[in-house]
Amino acid sequence: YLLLPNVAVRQTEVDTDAIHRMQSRVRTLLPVLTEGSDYFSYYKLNLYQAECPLWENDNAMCSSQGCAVDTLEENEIPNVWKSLSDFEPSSKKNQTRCNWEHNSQLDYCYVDEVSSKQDCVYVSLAKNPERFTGYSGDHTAAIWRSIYEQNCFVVSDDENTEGLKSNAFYKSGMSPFQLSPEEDDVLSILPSVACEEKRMLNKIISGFHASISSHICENYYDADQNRWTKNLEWWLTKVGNYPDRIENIFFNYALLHQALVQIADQLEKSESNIPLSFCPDNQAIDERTRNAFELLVFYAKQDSKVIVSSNFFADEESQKFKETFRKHFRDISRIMDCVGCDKCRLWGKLQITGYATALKLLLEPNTQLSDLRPSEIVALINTFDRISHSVQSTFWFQLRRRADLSVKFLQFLIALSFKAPTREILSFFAEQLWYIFYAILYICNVPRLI
Ligand SMILES: Cc1cc2nc3c(=O)[nH]c(=O)nc-3n(C[C@H](O)[C@H](O)[C@H](O)COP(=O)(O)OP(=O)(O)OC[C@H]3O[C@@H](n4cnc5c(N)ncnc54)[C@H](O)[C@@H]3O)c2cc1C
Repeated sequence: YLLLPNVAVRQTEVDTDAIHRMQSRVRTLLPVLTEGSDYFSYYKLNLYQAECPLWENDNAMCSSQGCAVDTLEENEIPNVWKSLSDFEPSSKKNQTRCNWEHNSQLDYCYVDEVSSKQDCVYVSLAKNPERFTGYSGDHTAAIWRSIYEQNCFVVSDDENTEGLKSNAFYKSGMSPFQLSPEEDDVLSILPSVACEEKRMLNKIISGFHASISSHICENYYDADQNRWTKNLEWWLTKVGNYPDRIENIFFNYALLHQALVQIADQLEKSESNIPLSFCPDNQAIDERTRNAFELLVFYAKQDSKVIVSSNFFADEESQKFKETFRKHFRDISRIMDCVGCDKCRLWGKLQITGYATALKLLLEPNTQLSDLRPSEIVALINTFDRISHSVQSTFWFQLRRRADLSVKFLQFLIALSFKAPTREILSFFAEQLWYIFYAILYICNVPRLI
């Protein structure tokens, strides 16, 4: 499957051609925003003080150098971020703490208030890139497990199956995120409705996980060689050998792309075209950033239907389930505070906020661009940049794998032509059997026929 010539992923739900087109348009544009503009290349968040809802007194902090985050000193904070509080909705002004706050019933995550004065730190995203940090082991396993087991859904095709509640934690009362009796009812009454929506949540989380894994493998620190490199073997074990994980990366790309289309629609409709201000103090910078931002959403608009079936929460039954869906996503956003590696926590929080912002735009039809907090917009664009990198690395790793296979096959042919002793040829053949099998399939173009 991974060797499909010219076909990178099997997709049914998203328009992969549209994604390829979008990729070719935006690969050079995205860095203009995420690296070249102060608005999009910095972030303010509660990185160190937020409480983890999963366990108390957790001191399992990653001590690896790679986990450290360089935060900004007061004099390093870009002007635009100093004045960002001006854009906060007026009800949010005078807020002093930087807690995860559930500001609106429509939010799909808890958002750190950028207008707050305490607890939050400023970071340069460009100077703290997401990459391999060495954070792993029981702690990461427990976090991923709690995300999947407590917050993803078991979706069954069997309509009679009971108990589509997400997992045993809820049932046993062990979850820190208890469902209210009403939500409990919704899940018991509606075991077989909103399956598409439940699948969507699972896909987003799996795609988010696969995307993080891709970045780790693309920027992997090889301690033996003392250099940063790409790690194909690791990518295969974490992502490449699982077609569904690759699909989910593409699904997330499509979801974020669709949110950009939504923004493009709103910009088109808005008379002044300026619900956003990217640098009020400096007109030139403001204009440059806005041009790049508008070009990005304009490109997205050129392929405006990337998710083939995007009619989520359309019927009345599934509408009832929406609040539960939103709650699950919010709970996942809180789990990000349990991540024991500062840099991983930074990017985990940012990307979950990015997906939550996309969901708010797509699933809450009344959400206006002007309703979004700056941190949500910044998170959305940076998350899109991250997933764009993941798509890019999927192709790179797949190509690399094909090239490796070709080299192995060539080695085999050379061994044959040099008439190596029969025993050696046979043992070589046995070792490489798997690769040779794929090479033959490839030559015969069998995967395409399948
Ligand atoms: C929010 C967060 C952010 C992180 N950021 C970083 C980072 O920036 N840099 C860094 O080096 N490490 C980061 N980590 C750690 C990293 O994700 C891995 O946990 C770590 O590399 C150990 O990997 P692993 O191979 O043991 O499996 P893990 O990636 O920890 O996966 C655990 C299990 O989940 C399942 N699984 C894996 N991928 C998927 C998927 N896509 N869909 C469904 N199931 C899946 C598998 O059964 C797997 O065994 C982060 C962890 C978290 C929780």
